[in-house]
Amino acid sequence: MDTITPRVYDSVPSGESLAEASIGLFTVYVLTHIIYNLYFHPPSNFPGPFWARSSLLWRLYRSMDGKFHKHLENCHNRYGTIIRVSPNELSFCSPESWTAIYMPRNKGVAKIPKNEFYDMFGAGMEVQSLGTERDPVLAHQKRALFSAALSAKALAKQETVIQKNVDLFVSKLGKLGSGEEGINMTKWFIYLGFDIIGEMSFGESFGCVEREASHPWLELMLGLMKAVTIMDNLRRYPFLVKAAQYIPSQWTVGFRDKMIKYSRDQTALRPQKTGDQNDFMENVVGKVRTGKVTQEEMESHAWNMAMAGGETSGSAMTSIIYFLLKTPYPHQKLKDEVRAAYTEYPDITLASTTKLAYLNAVLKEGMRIFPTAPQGTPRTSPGVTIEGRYVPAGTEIYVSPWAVNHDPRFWDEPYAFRPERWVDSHCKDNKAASQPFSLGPRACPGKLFALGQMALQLAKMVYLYDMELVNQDLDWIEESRMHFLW
Ligand code: HEM
Repeated sequence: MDTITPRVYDSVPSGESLAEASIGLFTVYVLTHIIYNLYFHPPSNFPGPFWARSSLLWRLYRSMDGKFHKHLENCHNRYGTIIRVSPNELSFCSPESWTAIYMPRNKGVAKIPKNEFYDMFGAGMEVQSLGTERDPVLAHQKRALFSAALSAKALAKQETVIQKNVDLFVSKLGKLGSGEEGINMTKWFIYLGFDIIGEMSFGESFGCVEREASHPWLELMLGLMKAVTIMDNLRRYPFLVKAAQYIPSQWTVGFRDKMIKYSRDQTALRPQKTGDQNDFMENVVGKVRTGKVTQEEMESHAWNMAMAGGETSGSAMTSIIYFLLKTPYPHQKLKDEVRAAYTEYPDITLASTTKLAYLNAVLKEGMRIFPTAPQGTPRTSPGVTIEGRYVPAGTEIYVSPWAVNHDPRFWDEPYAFRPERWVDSHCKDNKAASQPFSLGPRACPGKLFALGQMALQLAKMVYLYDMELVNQDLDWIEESRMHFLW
């Protein structure tokens, strides 16, 4: 009978060989991944830098220094209208792509939906707000809740709130800004933007202009934008999402959760306020009282409105004032227009500013040269043809506003601040390239409100004051940093 001799291995794998095997396996994984991304990934036939086409490295590296918009512009200049920013992500740069990505709709409902990016904002809420709702049908219904509050008719009623806040702001500027050292307009426009939006969304101003000081909510909001840039990178790889759990929460969702708590506390009291509030929430509050909309949904909308409308209006005005003060001819021309139009400061109303052609051209040019929302707002391709190229289903797509607003194919001297472009009928610029409020069913519903208050601020400041830049050497474009917003 044969005997079975057990085979005993005289050695187990050493730590060294295990490490070698792991490195080998990892190398094979990385190489396979790179080859897949370069040659087999659905959007692999679009151009871009090698590390953008092959991995997430280009995106991770380029999005963190606050100059992502410039890096994308450089890439578009080099590779053309469509570039691959990461394996599954395409940036577009043309007026046609604005229409192709953001306009398609069926009975008012968007055909190309928002992508997972918006979940980062909406994750702290049980019901999604108008801005974070990705389901196109639900988003359409949620927009309807605000159509009356954000209409031209409502704006006329909201004028009292805007005028009161702008007047206080303008008088503070006169008091605090007349010295040699001037006044920090970035800070003050943000104060004003948030005071107005706070009153319209939470039923109560943040009181920053009055107190001449910031409010914790503003600081949280500004901090959140940096966290968004980090999360926007991490969400693209499941293992990085796992790793994100180890990032201290105060850098990521901590900001958001504190903001949400404040919003909940503020909004909780809103249904008890009766009488004509004339704010954005009037209709929604009525529906909460009758049980048609939940308290949670109302809080979600109020938070979203405040976030979407405060920083944007403030930062738009800061850059507009900078370019105006940096460029003497448009500044003088604007002064002439405004001072000729009014005999007294109280004559300056929302309705009258809409007739100031040059002033409105200044606003448009300011938002072209320095788009308030400089980073592309992402959508998921359902499988569509854009710019004559088929974009496979599942690909992340967007227009890069900075790149398209500075593309010499569409603008003569794109880096020149020239409001004349918008009033000169002979100007050959392709103005459809600049869409500061986006387009289509998910375009900014606060556009009228934003433009109205900005026109009023600008007219009142220019009417009353002769302004100048304290630091003439300030290079706004060079020194600004962008993390989703500025
Ligand atoms: C200069 C000021 C503003 C600019 C440049 C601006 C720009 C934009 C842009 C580009 C979008 C589209 C975002 C996307 O597709 O993800 C947007 C959406 C939105 N904006 Fe504004 N905005 C401004 C002011 C306001 C104001 C004052 C409000 C509030 C009244 C507001 C409320 C919203 C909301 C709720 C959305 C989401 C709409 C949706 O998803 O259907 N915005 N805004």
